[in-house]
Amino acid sequence: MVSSTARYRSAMSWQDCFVLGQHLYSMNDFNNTVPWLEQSMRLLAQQSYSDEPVSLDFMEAVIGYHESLGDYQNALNLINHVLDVEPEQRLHLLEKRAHLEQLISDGVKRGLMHEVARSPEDYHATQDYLIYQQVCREELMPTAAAQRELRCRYFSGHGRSLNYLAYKLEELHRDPYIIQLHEVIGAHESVQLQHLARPVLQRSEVYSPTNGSTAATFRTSQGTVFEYDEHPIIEKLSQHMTLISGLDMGFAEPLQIANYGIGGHYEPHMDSFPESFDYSLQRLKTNRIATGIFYLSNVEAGGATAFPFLPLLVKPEQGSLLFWYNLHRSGDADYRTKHAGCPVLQGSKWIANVWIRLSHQDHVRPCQLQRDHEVSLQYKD
Ligand SMILES: O=C(O)CCC(=O)C(=O)O
Ligand SMILES: [Fe+2]
Repeated sequence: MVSSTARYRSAMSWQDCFVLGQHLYSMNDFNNTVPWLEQSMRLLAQQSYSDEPVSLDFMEAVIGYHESLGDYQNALNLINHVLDVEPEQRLHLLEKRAHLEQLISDGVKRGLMHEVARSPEDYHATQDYLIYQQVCREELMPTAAAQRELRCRYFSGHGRSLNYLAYKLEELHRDPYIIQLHEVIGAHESVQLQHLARPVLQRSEVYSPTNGSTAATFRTSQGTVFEYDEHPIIEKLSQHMTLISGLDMGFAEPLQIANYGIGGHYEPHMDSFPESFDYSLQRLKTNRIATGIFYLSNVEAGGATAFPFLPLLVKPEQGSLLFWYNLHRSGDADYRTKHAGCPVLQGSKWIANVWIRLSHQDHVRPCQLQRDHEVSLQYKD
């Protein structure tokens, strides 16, 4: 039951990889565009180049992307192929071919975007990023010994509700403690939440020490926020969180609903704020003790939540809730809980994020007098 290791059923075609790259390009996520276009070209080179007119049209469309990312050689290869097959019909490509040949012979082979993607201080070249990718691809996973101690059980919640509500609780990790509760909300409610959010979605932003909130290429999704009393279904999410975590939802941020399209992702990050964080402009003045993610959709391929250091991968399962603590009992950040939303490869991903702050939560998680954060310090950036 724990993290099924089923692989994606069919391999991606060169066109699939291209469309993914194209989508990332349209979101200005050039660092991630480049590898997908490169993979697209590798796959294309492995099969015999097609001579069907629709494929040639597609290749023509692809040429512009390689050119704008500075990959003139691949753009030229494609032009040459298209011209070989249909020299008469594609005369308009001759001028572009001459231009590309000129650029290449001038030695301008690497465009700005390639330089950016390969620069040594780039996060994408780090070991951290490599591990994240390996976890997303299921090349790295928890050991059998770590999985053996995990349990599934029914859990009646922290409340004293008269209705006996048994949650299906699955432990995904012991320390830090990460659990997934299955079938918390129904498919109908999940879809209703998507409908509530869809008309008001905006490009998601991230916290930046210099600019406050800002759009970033490492978070390509759309989102919106709701107060918990705005709608009965949203209120219900809050009640589930209370029962499951025992935490006081009076100290939760508004619910955030997010949608990731093809290629959408959120690179590894901590949900807790850094020690230097300035709370003065915030309504809630303490750190994020816990995170809950309600999965509002399944995802056909990709889009899992990855914890690179654990190394755990949680597949979106509509109606389930993923829950973990971001802080040690001392209130210090638990750096082992760094996590990410892997790229969506097929389908669309919907989640609702719950972030609960540390204030007034001692009844559930009494703080420790001794600091207990040493275990996670080695994972700090
Ligand atoms: O998309 C995911 O699976 C993770 C989202 C996340 O970590 C966040 O929004 O903070
Ligand atoms: Fe997060």
